[in-house]
Amino acid sequence: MSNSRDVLVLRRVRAVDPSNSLDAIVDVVIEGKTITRVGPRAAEGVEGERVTEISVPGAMLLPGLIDLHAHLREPGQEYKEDLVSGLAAAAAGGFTDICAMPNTRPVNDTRAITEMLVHKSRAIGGTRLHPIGAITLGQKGDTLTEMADLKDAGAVAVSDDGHCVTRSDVMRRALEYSSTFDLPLIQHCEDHALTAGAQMHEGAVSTKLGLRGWPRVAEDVIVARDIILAEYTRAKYHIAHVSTMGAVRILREAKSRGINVTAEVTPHHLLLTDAALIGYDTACKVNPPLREDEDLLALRDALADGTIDCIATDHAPHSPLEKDCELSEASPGMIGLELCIPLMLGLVNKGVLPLARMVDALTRAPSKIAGLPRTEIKEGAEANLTLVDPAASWTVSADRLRTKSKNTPFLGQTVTGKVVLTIVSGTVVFDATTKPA
Ligand SMILES: NC(=O)N[C@@H](CC(=O)O)C(=O)O
Ligand SMILES: [Zn+2]
Ligand SMILES: [Zn+2]
Repeated sequence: MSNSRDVLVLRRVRAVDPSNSLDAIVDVVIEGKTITRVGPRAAEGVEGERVTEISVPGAMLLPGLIDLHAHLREPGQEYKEDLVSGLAAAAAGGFTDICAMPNTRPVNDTRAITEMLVHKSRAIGGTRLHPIGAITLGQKGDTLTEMADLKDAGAVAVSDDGHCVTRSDVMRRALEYSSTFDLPLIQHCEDHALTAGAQMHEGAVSTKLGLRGWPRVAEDVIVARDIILAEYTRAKYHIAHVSTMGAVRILREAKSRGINVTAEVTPHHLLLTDAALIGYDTACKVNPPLREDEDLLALRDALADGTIDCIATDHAPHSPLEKDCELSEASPGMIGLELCIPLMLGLVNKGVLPLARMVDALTRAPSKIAGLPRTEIKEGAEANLTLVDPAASWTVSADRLRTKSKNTPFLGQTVTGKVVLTIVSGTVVFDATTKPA
């Protein structure tokens, strides 16, 4: 850990910050909490006892990553994850800021829980946690929470994630109420009446496996209705984990008409399809479900052209209790914080996703949606940075992950791209530069 008077020098890194039109090999000097110099020879002449120099050949420096959508399970399900392990996983994944969904036990629907999360996470330090409060009490979908209190206590958005606000009257009032406090409303788009008993995406694979399906239209009808309500109420509406080509089409049309709607996509929906369920692997059970090739391609196009604003992990840790069982008994969700960068760099390397879009979708775009301070690479900015070794290959294994849970289908796979350093407000909160890859 560096102390606030220390000087940290990152020598000859490829700094990529599209929000500042930056993609160049530079030195970056950090003094205390602040980036003081950025330039080709910025480190020249910087020496002294308190100077720490970091040089990782070929390293790429990004603005600190921001995740709009993570489940840290505290309070109530600490056997899956807690603030300490979740924030450690976030730091190891290169995230300087993460937003925590409120579907905890109890649900974060009050000032007291939001305050607890803020105070406890600050005491832990490292990656900063930004709580998301519930839209409705107990996420039951009926009675709105006291959003003024939630915001005052530190909530950056409201969501009933895990559940959809299905009642149109409640949704209308929720949009009106949240906009009064300038809180974005994040919807988990699922018409539950259409997904009862569903185990996976409804399609040829679900028919073959004899499993009940979650049709695309269960997402699309909510997205369409909500966009109509968002236009009417002029609220800030954000779609969580968009997964279907239909939702993408509706979103694109809404944006072209200037409606205030944004969306996120997860790495797993960009990489996997329902074919992954053929072995009944519970690690691949996730909400919304893994879809088909045409959805995956529509999601990739929409992310690349900016229709989908950001990448969010939907890090959803579960223990063997919820995953070492029949598919029908398994809880949906997969971990994501520590795999996001390698998986997304995989898409960049394949030419699917422009690097500048990947960076924007993990930094500026989510900060704008949640109203968080920007993370950026420029002189005078607070030093919130992520250093990545884009060439380092490693094999995903449970013992290399900081999260308490292991529920990911990527275990055993070799990926390329590794976070080597995460810096929050000038302090190194994750450091793999000295350890073997
Ligand atoms: N994504 C999931 O499959 N599960 C999430 C809930 C959610 O994001 O809807 C969870 O909390 O486990
Ligand atoms: Zn959800
Ligand atoms: Zn979620």
